[in-house]
Amino acid sequence: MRCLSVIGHIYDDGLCKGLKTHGIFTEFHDVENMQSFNFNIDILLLDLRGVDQTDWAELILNQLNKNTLVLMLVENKQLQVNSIQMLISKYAWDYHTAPFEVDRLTRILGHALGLIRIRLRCAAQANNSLHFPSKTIMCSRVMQALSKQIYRAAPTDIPILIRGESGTGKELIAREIHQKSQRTSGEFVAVNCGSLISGVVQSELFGHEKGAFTGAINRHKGKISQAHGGTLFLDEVGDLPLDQQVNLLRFLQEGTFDAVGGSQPTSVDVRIVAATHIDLDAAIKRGEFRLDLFYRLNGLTLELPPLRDRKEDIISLAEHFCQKYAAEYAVGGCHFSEQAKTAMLEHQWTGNVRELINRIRRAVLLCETGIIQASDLELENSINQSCFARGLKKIKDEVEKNTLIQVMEKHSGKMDVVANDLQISRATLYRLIDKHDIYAIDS
Ligand SMILES: Nc1ncnc2c1ncn2[C@@H]1O[C@H](COP(=O)(O)OP(=O)(O)OP(=O)(O)O)[C@@H](O)[C@H]1O
Repeated sequence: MRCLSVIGHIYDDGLCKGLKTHGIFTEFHDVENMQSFNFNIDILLLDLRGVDQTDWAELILNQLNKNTLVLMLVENKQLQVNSIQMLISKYAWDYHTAPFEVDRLTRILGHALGLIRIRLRCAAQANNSLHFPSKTIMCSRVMQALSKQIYRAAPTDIPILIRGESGTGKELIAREIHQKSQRTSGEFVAVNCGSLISGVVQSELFGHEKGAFTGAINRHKGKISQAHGGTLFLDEVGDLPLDQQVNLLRFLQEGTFDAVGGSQPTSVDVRIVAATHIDLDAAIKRGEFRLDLFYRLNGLTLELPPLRDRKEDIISLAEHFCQKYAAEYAVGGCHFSEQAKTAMLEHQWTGNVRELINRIRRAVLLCETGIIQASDLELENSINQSCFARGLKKIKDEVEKNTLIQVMEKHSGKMDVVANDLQISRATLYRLIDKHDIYAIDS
């Protein structure tokens, strides 16, 4: 810990030496000589023993940072003095009565220090999560091509249908389209057509007039009106009930709609982006989705491939989210072992990017060493299953390299200790370092 500031009238050698035996170094400041004192401190030990007048103490306390934890040292009899009581109640985080016991005092200071650490960590988390830039990762060739399509189509008003499995980033892409369009002064309004309750779909989308039905005590602006001048994102459009599809189609054809209970058609200017994870062609064949609506929505189709089919994105996404959560949880540097990377590349990612985010967030939080292993991601099985496909020599090499890196990190690069731990000679160790192209400094 840094130096603990002690303010008092008389330097107490016993107090300072006693705390030093517990690893707490003190810096004494005489109340008569406070000109150079830095009031921006975390913890202050204010020694009030033998004091009657408290004006000076209040002056000092008022200049402290409002987060400083103040611990007051008083004598038992001072607890009966009004001005001391007032100081304690107004400014103290805790107090300690003389005769001072170093163990007890150290415990109180330990709690104060713990509290400061928690505060700092929470402040860092809030700060980091606010400032960590969100990014759309599109490294793979297929996503690069998609990015070009978005770039071209976004500034137009062409309706876009985004298809892809759940968690592939359909909503993220819809937001990108809105951001790159001419409509950013309007709102991006997302409607999940799959979660609309059947009785209120029409009122949710088109709004209703006051008194239109029992319970309609106020006029309600529907999602379509909210998106006026902006983008309406119809998520899971394939789940829209068939009877509502016709109302949506009418709006797309005519650009006007009737609010529930309304007498005048309303016209709005919205750009439509829709998304679906179901196979719309099959739904059309089954008679569950209207072909004419499909044509209206499908000015351009963007196909988002599942993550397992664009492996080049996996490590970039993983590293991005690893940094994001390491910053958010203030856990310091974090990276993946080679084995974890292999496991991620082999995994099937049925939940796509959303699954990847969940695994990484949990691993960053729970990993104690700063190196995320396949087991931290709960992906050991992916490694085992991929073994058959990779061949014994490659697996042996990977294990050898990962073990070397881990043991070298464990012993901070002290080669004698590393060789000893691995039960190999120093010469063999250097040969393996060379073979696996590991960057090493002998310390
Ligand atoms: N390429 C990407 N770069 C960065 N983050 C991504 C990317 N793709 C998806 N994500 C993130 O993955 C999560 C899931 O994405 P999103 O909600 O857009 O998927 P979805 O396909 O709309 O899912 P669902 O069909 O279940 O609604 C979000 O947190 C999103 O920000």
